[in-house]
Parts: sequence; C-alpha cells; structure tokens
Amino acid sequence: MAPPELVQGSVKSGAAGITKQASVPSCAYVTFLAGNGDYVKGVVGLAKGLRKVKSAYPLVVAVLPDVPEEHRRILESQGCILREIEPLYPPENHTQFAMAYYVINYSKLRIWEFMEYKKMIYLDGDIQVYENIDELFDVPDGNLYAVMDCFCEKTWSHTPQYKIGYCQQCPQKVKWPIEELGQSPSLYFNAGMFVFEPSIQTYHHLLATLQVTTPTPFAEQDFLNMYFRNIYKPIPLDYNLVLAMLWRHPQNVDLQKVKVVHYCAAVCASDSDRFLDFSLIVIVY
Ligand SMILES: O=c1ccn([C@@H]2O[C@H](COP(=O)(O)OP(=O)(O)O)[C@@H](O)[C@H]2O)c(=O)[nH]1
Ligand SMILES: OC[C@H]1O[C@H](O[C@@H]2[C@@H](O)[C@H](O)[C@@H](O)[C@H](O)[C@@H]2O)[C@H](O)[C@@H](O)[C@H]1O
Repeated sequence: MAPPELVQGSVKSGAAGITKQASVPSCAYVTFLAGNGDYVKGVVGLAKGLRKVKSAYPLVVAVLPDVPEEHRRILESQGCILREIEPLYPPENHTQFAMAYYVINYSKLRIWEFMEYKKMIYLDGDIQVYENIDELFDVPDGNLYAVMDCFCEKTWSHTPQYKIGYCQQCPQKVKWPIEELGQSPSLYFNAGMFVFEPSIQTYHHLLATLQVTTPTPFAEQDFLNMYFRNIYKPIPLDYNLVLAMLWRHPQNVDLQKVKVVHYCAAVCASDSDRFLDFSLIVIVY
C-alpha cells in the first residue's frame, strides 16, 4: 500500500486563522544522494522517520545522475520529491580528504539553488529523525543554524585541535594556547544537518568562491564553515547527535532530549564495536 503522502505545509490564513493547505510548500527537508550504494536505504529511513513524527513538510532528495532508476522509484514511492542536480567539484588539487569519497559531498552545495523553498532543513542520508523538528522552520531568517561538531575522532588527526586534545565541545578541558597557536578556531558545525535559506545570489557566490578556494580535508563541510562563519548560529546537539559524542563527550548528551541521530559513516566504520554498543543504547532509549 502506498504510504500516506507527507502532509503538505499548512499555513494560517489572515483574519480567520483557519488553516488551509499551502499550494506549494514554502519549506521542506532536503537530503543528498549519490551513487548506487546503500545510502538510498538511509534516505528511505529518513522519509519514513519524518512521516512517523508527522512532519508537515516534504522531503526533497537532490539526486546525482548516477542514482539508478530503481532507487529513484523507491524514493518516489516513499513520497520523496526528486530534484536532479549535476555534480560539483572543487578546483583540481592534491588535497588528502579525511575520507577519499568526500569529494562527492561538494555537490551538496547545489541545494542553495532550490528557490521554490523559502527555508530548508538539510539532513544527511545517514541521519534518523526520532522526534518532530518542524519548529526549526520558525527560526529567524538571515542565519545558518547547525550543531557544533566534535574534533576528537581520528578523522581529525590532521588538525592542531586533535594534536593538542582541544575540542569545542569541552573548551575548558584543554585550553586553546593563544600565545602558541593564535586565536582559537571559530565555532565549527557538522554539515550533516543545517537550517538554511536557498538564494540564487548565495548559490552563484558559493560556486564562484569554491573555484578560488583550496580544498581541505573535510571538503564541503570546511568550505561551508568558512563561507557562513559570520552568520552561523549553533543549535543544541539534540538536533544532530553525531554518534561519537556518546563516547567522546557523554556529559554533553541527554538522550531524553535527543531528537535526531547522525550515524556518521566514518565513525561507524572505524569504531564499529563501540558504534554497535552505543547505537543499541540510542535505539533502546
Ligand atoms: O557515496 C555517497 C556518499 C555520500 N552520500 C550522501 O552524502 C551524505 C554525507 O556523506 P556521509 O554520510 O558519508 O558523511 P559523514 O557524515 O558520515 O561523514 C550521505 O549521508 C549521503 O546523503 C551519498 O549519497 N553517496
Ligand atoms: O564531507 C565532509 C563530511 O563531514 C561531516 O562528517 C564528518 C564529521 O562529522 C567529523 O566530525 C567526523 O569525525 C567524521 O566521522 C564525519 O564523517 C558531515 O557529517 C558530512 O555531511 C560531510 O559534510
């Protein structure tokens, strides 16, 4: 049986305050899918999760040309709105990405071109939503909202933060040595989940800036943090619990409040035992 359509956004009319179906949703969730691998299963999980928590907004899937027809049909059967995008690459470089495949993730930047939506919430395909987060569409305009990342996993071993044991999640534990290393790093967000406003001006400026920016190990995540550093607003980790937080900063995690869990591939692959133990905790709670 076809799943119930995700309820289109409803808006309050003026005087009467009577809700009416919006003809076109001004807001939507969006994710990104590339290749013919298992990420499609994550996106199906995302669609099911948003439906289970009764989100009022659709899920748009930005698909690269290499996503097979069969996967596209599966996503449409789950009520997803597919949007074709072209791959987007950084300038030629010899950068050692933290994960070799990260170069694929630059194509995520195409979502700034989705002008039919006023505000969108981006979610990676390896994210699951356990409680309704539609309230995030009501945050003030003009900023990018996301959860702060953690610098403690091996994927950060190339950075000074990792080498001295500094993490923005516990800045008092190992203080940043300003005399030795200068100003501490700006607050840095995980680009697996963020609230943003599509804009054709921003989109074209993003692409132009990308072409003159040397790529760095965390690919588009580093780039987005650099680009939006002046308008980035941190939101609670309840909206994007990167699994590593459970064993790196358990004191910062209150599972009763967590609404969104991010099953980061790198974390899962390199810490599969710990991942299995902790993810069972998350699922049980
Ligand atoms: O081969 C790939 C690699 C990435 N992705 C998409 O890009 C997101 C970010 O990649 P990944 O989850 O591996 O990043 P992580 O947060 O685990 O570092 C994924 O969740 C998918 O939505 C994809 O569809 N195919
Ligand atoms: O392409 C770079 C990616 O960078 C981020 O993942 C990282 C980050 O969370 C690190 O802090 C972890 O250590 C690491 O395991 C994890 O893969 C985003 O989640 C993803 O969407 C994407 O932007």
